[in-house]
Amino acid sequence: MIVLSLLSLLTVKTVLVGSAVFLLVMSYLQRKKYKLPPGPPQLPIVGSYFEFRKDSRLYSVFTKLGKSFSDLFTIDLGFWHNVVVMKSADIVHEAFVEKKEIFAGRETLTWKLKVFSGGNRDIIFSDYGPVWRLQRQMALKAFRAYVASDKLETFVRSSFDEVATLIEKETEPFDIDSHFQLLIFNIVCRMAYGKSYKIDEPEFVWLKDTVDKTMGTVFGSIIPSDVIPVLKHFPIQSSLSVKQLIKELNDFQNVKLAEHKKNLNSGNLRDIMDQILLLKEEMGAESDDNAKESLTDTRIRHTLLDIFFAGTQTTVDTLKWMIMYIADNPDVQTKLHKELDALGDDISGLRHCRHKLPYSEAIQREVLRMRPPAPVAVGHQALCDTKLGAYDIPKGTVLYANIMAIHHDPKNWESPEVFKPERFINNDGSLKEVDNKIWIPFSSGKRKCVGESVGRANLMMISALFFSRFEVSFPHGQKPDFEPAMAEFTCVPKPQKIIVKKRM
Ligand code: HEM
Repeated sequence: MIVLSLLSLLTVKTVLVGSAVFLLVMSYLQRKKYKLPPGPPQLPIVGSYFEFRKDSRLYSVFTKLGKSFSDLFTIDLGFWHNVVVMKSADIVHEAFVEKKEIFAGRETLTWKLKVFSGGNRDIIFSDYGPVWRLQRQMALKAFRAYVASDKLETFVRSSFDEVATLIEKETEPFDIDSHFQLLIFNIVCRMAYGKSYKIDEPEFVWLKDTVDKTMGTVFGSIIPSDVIPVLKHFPIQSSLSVKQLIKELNDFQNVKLAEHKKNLNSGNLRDIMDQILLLKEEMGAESDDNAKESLTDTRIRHTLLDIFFAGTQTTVDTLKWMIMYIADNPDVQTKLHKELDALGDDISGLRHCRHKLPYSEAIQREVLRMRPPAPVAVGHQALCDTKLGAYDIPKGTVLYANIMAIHHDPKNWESPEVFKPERFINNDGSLKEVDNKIWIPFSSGKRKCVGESVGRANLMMISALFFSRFEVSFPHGQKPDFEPAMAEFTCVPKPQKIIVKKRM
C-alpha cells in the first residue's frame, strides 16, 4: 500500500517536473525559431505572478516592468501565460490600424467568460470572423440611429432630473458613486429596452443588483473552474453562481425580447432592441447564413448584455474622475460654468454639442486621457504569424495596448501629468483636431469600442446638465486622491467625499 502511494506520488512529481521541463524546452525552441520581443527578468514558472499579487492593476505593472523597453515587450503573467505589451503609440498604431486584420482576434476565453458570452456570441469576446463582423455592424448601426434620434436626449434628461433631486438632498460631503451608478444604469435600461424605471422600482433594483453581482463574480476574481476547467462539472459555489446569474439575466432578456417582437413597429422604434429587431427583419430571406447567424436570439441577447457590462462602469468612472478633476481645478470649473451659462436655457440638441461647447469637449478629452476607464483595453490575439516593429509575433500571441502609458508618455504630451483641457483648444478657442494615434481611450482598429458614439453623447449631455446646475469642491483640508484603486482591467477612483452645491 505504502509502496503504491509512494509510487503514485513519484508519478505525480515526475509528471509535474516533466511538464515543466517540456514547457521550458518548448519556450527555448520557440525563442530560437522566432525573434520574440524581449522581456524583463522573471522567475521561472510563476513569471510576474507575484508582481500582480502586489498590484492587481495591469496597466501599472505593465508600466513598471516595461521601463527599459521602448516599444513592446513580453511578459509572463504567471504560469506560462505570456502576453506582449505595446507601450508606444507607433507600435499600437502599427498593430491595431496598419495590421488591423491580423490583430483583431480575441484571447481564448476562460470558462466563466464563455458562459458570460453565451459561448462567444457577444461582441466583446467573440472571435474575429464574418459573423462577429456583421453583429458588430448591426450594433453600430443601431447605436448611431439611436444617438441621432431624440430618444437618448429625452432619457438622459429625465434620468438626470431624478438623480439631481437626490443629489440636492445631500447636505454633507458625500461619495457621488451611487448617484452616478443609478443615473447611468437607468439611462442604459431606457436605451436598451425603452423601459422607463423609477429608481426604487423592484425590477430596476433587481436588474442592477444582478448586473453588479455578475460584474463582481465574472470580472472581479479568478474562480477555480477558470484554472481547472473540469471543475465546471462539480457543484462548486463560484461556478454555480456564474451559471445562475447568467441564466437569470438571460431569462429576463428573453421576456424583453418576446415583448419587443410582439410590439415591434417600424414607424416607432422605442429602443436599441427594436432597432436590432428591425435590422433583422430587413435582412430578409435572401440574406446569407452568416447574416442570419449574426442576429439569432442568443446573439441579440448578448449584444444587449454587452451594453450593460461595457457601457455602464466606463461611463460612471469617467464622470467620477471628471468631478474630481474639476473640483481640484477651480479655474477650469469657472470657465466651464461660463461656457454653459452662455448657452442659456438653450441646451437642446446637447448630443451634437461638441463644437458648441468646445471647452466641455476639451474637459471630456482630458479626463479620458488622464484616466482612461479601460487602461489596457481587452487582449487582442494575432491571427497568423506576423511582425511587429523589429520582432516576430507568432500566431496566437495575446497582445495588450498600454493606453494609460501612451496617454502619459512625454513624447506624446507636454507635461502629461498635469490636468490641462486647454491642450485640446486652439488659440481662437476652437477645438483642435484630435490625434487618434496618441489619444486612444476607445482603442483603435477593428476592435475599437463600438459604443463610442453613445458613451461620448452621454458624457457630454450629463456633464452639461450637471454643471449647469451644480458646482463641486473638495471638503476643506481633504486631499483628493487621484491614484486609481486596485482593479485589473478598469481605472476606478477610490471612494472619496465631495461637496456638491446647487448654483445660484
Ligand atoms: C467612456 C466610455 C467608454 C470607453 C472609454 C470605452 C472603451 C472601450 C475599449 C478601450 C474597448 C476595447 C477595445 C479593444 O479591444 O481594442 C471597448 C470595447 C467595447 N465597448 Fe466600449 N467604452 C466605453 C463605452 C461603451 C458603451 C457606452 C458601450 C455600449 C453602448 C460600449 C460597448 C463596447 C463593446 C461592445 C466593445 C467590444 C468591441 C469589439 O470587441 O468589437 N462601450 N470599449
